[in-house]
Amino acid sequence: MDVVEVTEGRTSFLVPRQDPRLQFPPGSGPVFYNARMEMNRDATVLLLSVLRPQSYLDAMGASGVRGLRVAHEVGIPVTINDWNANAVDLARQNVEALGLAAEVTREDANVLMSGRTFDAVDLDPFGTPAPFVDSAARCAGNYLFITATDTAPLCGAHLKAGMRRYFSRPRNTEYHAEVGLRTLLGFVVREVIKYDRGVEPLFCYAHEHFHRLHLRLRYGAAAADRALARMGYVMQCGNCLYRSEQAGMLPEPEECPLCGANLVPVGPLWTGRINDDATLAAMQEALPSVTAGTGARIGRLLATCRQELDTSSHYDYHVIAKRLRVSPGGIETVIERLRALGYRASRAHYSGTALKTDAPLPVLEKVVSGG
Ligand SMILES: C[S@@+](CC[C@H](N)C(=O)[O-])C[C@H]1O[C@@H](n2cnc3c(N)ncnc32)[C@H](O)[C@@H]1O
Repeated sequence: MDVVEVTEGRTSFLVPRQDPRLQFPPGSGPVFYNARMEMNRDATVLLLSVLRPQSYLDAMGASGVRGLRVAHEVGIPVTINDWNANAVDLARQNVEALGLAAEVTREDANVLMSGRTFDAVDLDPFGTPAPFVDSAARCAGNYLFITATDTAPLCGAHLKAGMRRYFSRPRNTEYHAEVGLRTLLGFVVREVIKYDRGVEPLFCYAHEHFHRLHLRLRYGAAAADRALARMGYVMQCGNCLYRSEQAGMLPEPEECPLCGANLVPVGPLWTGRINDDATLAAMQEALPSVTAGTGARIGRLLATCRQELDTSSHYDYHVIAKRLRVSPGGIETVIERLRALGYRASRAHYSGTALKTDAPLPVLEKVVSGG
C-alpha cells in the first residue's frame, strides 16, 4: 500500500495516498480516509477530553484515525475495529508508530458489539448507521456517538430509503437538515429505549454532508420513558410554511389554522433538545487547550448551538422573503425585531439563513417584510 503521513490535532498517522484526479477520493484507496471529516473528529476529541469515559470503541476504524487520536490526545483506553484486513494492518502500524497501547481488532462490528461492552461506542460507517444501532445500544455503557452520511434518505430527498432505514416519514422541507438530524435521533432513541435505557443528547449537529450525534445513555425504564415522551411529529402544512409540533406515538389529523390545508405528519422524530448546555460550555472552555485544526469552526458551531432555541423546526427566512416577494434584510435585524416584540428568536446552526422563533408565522412574515 502506498501510504502518506497526515497530521490531525496532535496525532500523525499513515493513510493510503489518494488519487487527486478522482472526484471523491476517500473511498478510492484500499483503506478509507476522508480529510474533510477532520472537524467531525476534532469535535469528538474535544468532547471526549471533557467526558473522559473509561473506554472507547472506534467500531469502524479504517486507518484508525479516530481511535488513534482519542488514545493519543485524550489518553483513555481505546479499541479500534474494522472488518477490512488492509484497514486493520494499517491501524496496527499506526498504533505501533505512535507507541500507543490501543487494541486493534478485526471483526464484524455487530459481532464485536454483541459480545463486549465499552463505556463509549462510536459508529462511523459508510452512509447509514441503521444496521449497527441495535448492537451499539447493547454495547455502550454511558455514551453513544454516531455519524450518518446518508443525508438524502434522512432529509426526505430519497423518501423510500429513509422510510426503510429509519421507519419514519421524513419530508423534504426548507428545514430538511433538521428533519434529518431529528429523524436519526428519533430512530436511535427507539432502538435504545426498548432496552429500558434513556437517551440524553449532549452535542448533536448537522454539517455539510453528515449528521453527528453524541448521546449520553441512562439505565432504567423511567429514563427511557423520559426519552419516549420527547418523541413526536412536526406537523407541516402542505400548502404554506405553517408547522406545529405534536407529541406521541400516532399523529392526530389537523388542519392548518392559517390556510385550512391538511397538516402532513413528519416523523416520528425527536422533538426534544439536541444539546446539553453545560456540556457545550465545558467544550468551549476546553477548546483553547486542545489542538484542533478546525478549532475556529468548532468554536463558532458551539456558540451558535448554545444560543439556538430548542424548537423542533426552524425557518429559512430567505424562503419566507421569497414567498412574500420582498428582499430579505439581515438575519440579526429580523431576530432583534422579533425580540423587541416579546418573542424568543435565535439563529440555528443548520445554515446562515436558519432562524428559530416562537413567534406565530404571520408575525414572522410581517417582520421579514419590514413591518
Ligand atoms: C467511513 S469508514 C470509517 C472512517 C473512519 N472512522 C475515519 O474517521 O476515517 C467505514 C469503515 O467501516 C468499515 N466497516 C463497514 N462495515 C463494517 C462492519 N460490519 N464491521 C466492521 N467494519 C465495517 C469499512 O471497512 C470502513 O473501513
